[in-house]
Amino acid sequence: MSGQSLPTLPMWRVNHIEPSPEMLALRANGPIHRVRFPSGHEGWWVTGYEEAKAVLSDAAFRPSGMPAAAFTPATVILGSPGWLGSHEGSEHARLRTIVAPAFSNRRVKLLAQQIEAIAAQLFETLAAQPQPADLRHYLSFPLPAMVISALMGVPYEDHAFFAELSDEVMTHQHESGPRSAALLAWEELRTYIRGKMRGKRQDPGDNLLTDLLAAVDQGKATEEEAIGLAAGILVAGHESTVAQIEFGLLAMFRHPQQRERLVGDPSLVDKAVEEILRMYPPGAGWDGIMRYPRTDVTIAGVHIPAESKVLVGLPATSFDPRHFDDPEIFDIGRAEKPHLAFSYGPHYCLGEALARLELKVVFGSIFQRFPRLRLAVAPEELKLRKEIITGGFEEFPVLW
Ligand code: HEM
Repeated sequence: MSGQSLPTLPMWRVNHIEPSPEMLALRANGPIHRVRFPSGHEGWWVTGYEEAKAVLSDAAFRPSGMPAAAFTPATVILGSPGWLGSHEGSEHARLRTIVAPAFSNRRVKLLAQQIEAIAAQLFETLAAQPQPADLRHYLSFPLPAMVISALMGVPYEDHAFFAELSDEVMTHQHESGPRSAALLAWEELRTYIRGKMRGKRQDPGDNLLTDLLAAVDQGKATEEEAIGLAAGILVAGHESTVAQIEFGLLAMFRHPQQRERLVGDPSLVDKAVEEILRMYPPGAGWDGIMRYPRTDVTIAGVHIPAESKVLVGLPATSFDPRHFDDPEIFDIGRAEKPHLAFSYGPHYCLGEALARLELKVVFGSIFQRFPRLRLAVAPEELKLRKEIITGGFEEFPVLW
């Protein structure tokens, strides 16, 4: 196959957030498409909601962190012990069970008050700045990092240090770009976690690092796996949430009536967060998560040979009219139907309850604290971070 005329990713969103017209046109043609990836490889892009769920729950597919050797250049975190995306089956279940208590309802409720306090503190710091100020610097970047400090049980003051490392690790994790800096950052992050985890022997608490140390002591995980689990949670939980706060704010700026509706009826915040996640999830145009079939499979009548690249287009599935009514309308009162922003199947997002809580705190209070909050530049002037899979912006200058 020449492949020259294949649809090619990335398909950039319009003004950084609106769905790509090419993606919408392609999606209308069917649920699974042959495409060319940025790496140059050919493969499939799954844009149908049910078809995506079918792939994500089918044990014939290896997870994102287990690509065939032909698809992986030098890797940074893939294959690192404890990285959940590189484990499957009972090994994956064993590792997830070790960290599940940190994301239980009880722990997440314990974190709720801290998240509110963190947000309130960051709002006041932002308010004290001369205008315009960079909301990324004062809110969207530090907030998820401070929440992860609380989750892990390390001092808030460490957040800037490890969030910068996490950022470095996640940069260039997709299909192109230099990786040596990311590798160094990953090692530094692991060294930091090793030290903090060992410190929990003298200073235990209701937190992730204490749980992980106990799991090592009880022989449920090796120390390397425990460190990898914590580092993985840190990098998976940081960038995605940073980007979601920024994309969510852009969505609200772009839809002032929906914003007014939320301000007028704060009880809509849960639904508003779901609608932001459905329609404006994090993403820089690569849009989706990879899966690799170990055998030939047929999904929706499409034959996919073993060891192909299959990108499950999570954001594209949000525009499947077989699942969502009027999917292209942003409606914060929409009757709730599950979306796939947090994926599905054994690898669904471990931190979804925590992420929802963070977003609820931000979107439930930011327009009360800053009623006139707005971008200080035109949306198209924002610089998308194209080198990082979750997107987000170089800067997010605002006025209030
Ligand atoms: C709005 C914010 C977030 C979004 C949109 C998001 C989305 C996702 C997605 C799409 C996956 C991929 C699953 C797959 O390969 O099928 C994932 C995995 C994961 N997420 Fe999140 N996430 C968010 C926040 C968080 C937070 C706050 C944490 C933890 C503090 C977290 C921890 C993880 C972990 C550990 C995995 C790997 C799960 C596994 O492979 O078993 N995420 N997330």
